[in-house]
Amino acid sequence: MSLSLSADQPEAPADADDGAWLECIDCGATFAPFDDVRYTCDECDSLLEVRYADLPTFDDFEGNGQGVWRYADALPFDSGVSVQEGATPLYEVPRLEDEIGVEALRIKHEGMNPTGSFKDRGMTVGVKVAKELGVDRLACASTGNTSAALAAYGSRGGMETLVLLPAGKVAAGKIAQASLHGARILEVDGNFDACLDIVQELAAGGEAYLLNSLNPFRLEGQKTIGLEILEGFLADYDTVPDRIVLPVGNAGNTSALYKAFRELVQAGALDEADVPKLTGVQAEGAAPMVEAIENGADEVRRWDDVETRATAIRIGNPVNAPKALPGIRETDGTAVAVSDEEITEAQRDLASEGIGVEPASAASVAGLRKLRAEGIVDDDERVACLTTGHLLKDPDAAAAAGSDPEPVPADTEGVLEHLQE
Ligand SMILES: Cc1ncc(COP(=O)(O)O)c(C=O)c1O
Ligand SMILES: N[C@@H](CCOP(=O)(O)O)C(=O)O
Repeated sequence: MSLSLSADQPEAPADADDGAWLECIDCGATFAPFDDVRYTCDECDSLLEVRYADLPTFDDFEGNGQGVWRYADALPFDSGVSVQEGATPLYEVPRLEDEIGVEALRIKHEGMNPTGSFKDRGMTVGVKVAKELGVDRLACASTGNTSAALAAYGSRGGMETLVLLPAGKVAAGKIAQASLHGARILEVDGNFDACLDIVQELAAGGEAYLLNSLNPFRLEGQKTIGLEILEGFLADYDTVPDRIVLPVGNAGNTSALYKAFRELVQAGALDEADVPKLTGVQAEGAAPMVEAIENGADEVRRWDDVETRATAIRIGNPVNAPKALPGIRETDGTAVAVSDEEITEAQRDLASEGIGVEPASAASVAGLRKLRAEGIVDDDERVACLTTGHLLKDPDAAAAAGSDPEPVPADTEGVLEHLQE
């Protein structure tokens, strides 16, 4: 099976472009990467992956600077349409580490990317591919962050952008970003999954180039999250993490991190036994991946009614499930659902360590806490939690989780009096 951790490095087909090609994860059909616009397999409509004739080891990244393009040897280009994405912090959180009770806990804060989420890593590659293909309009469906990143990277690349958002379900900061970066914003009377259905149809009709994570090139950029975490742990602990815990929506990151690890194994840079356990976390009201993992199902059932305060992961039909399910299973990971209250508690805990995240991001820490309490995560594990978006993305959720401002009179005496109350 091509998505197995122990799969052999594939042979390059004759029409590979500079050693890269697209390959169907199901039927194995191969396609030249840039000859045509293509998101899924022409033969069986399954998901595609980018494959490479030569895979890098960690040594190949040495001396390349920091950020997504440090990992150019693992990507289809040497450079992209860039706003200096990646190189995000891997924070220590001593109080949380102690309270949750693991050997080491680090927070990979993707909210520190240029537009405040991990999507920038995918867009720097995806928008470059769009230029290569000569398209002029880019589009996405979004719960907010993809639209913000697409708008920013599209405008940087001098391209028109169109975003479809579920009306009333996108956090204020994200709409503001898409708007100021010049996207045309359509508010759809439906949820994210309905928006994605429409964008896929528009893309199939040639109206725009789709830059959701269904696009295999976007996931190439997102692989670099995994590469940075591994390099960070190797530098600090001389070993890779035992587990990476991440929020799951459309399951792009789970798929991308798994691909990064498979490629390292195939290159001989990582032992199969050392691959971190990919552990996905969803909100209870939008947990189709958790359901599939718990039931041992090969396919994910689409949830039509989804609800959670963590609007970024309010997704009922994770399009990357066929890549992400093997990622969780082959790495011996798991998936867990958490309540909105558990998410808010984790958001406050991260804030008390100085790390500001949006609700969906805090799901990773909430999930780790739950799995540790259940004994599924051991106390001797070294864990990285991914926090995917910045606190300021969703100022309303932050204000609701924090404390209210206290009105005081405009004189020092009045302020002092108030402080003593
Ligand atoms: C902040 C945030 N966290 C997590 C996710 C989920 O990531 P993925 O779709 O890669 O599972 C998203 C979007 O999907 C997001 O915007
Ligand atoms: N949370 C996402 C949902 C879309 O995910 P994508 O990775 O498929 O673009 C968003 O920010 O829109």
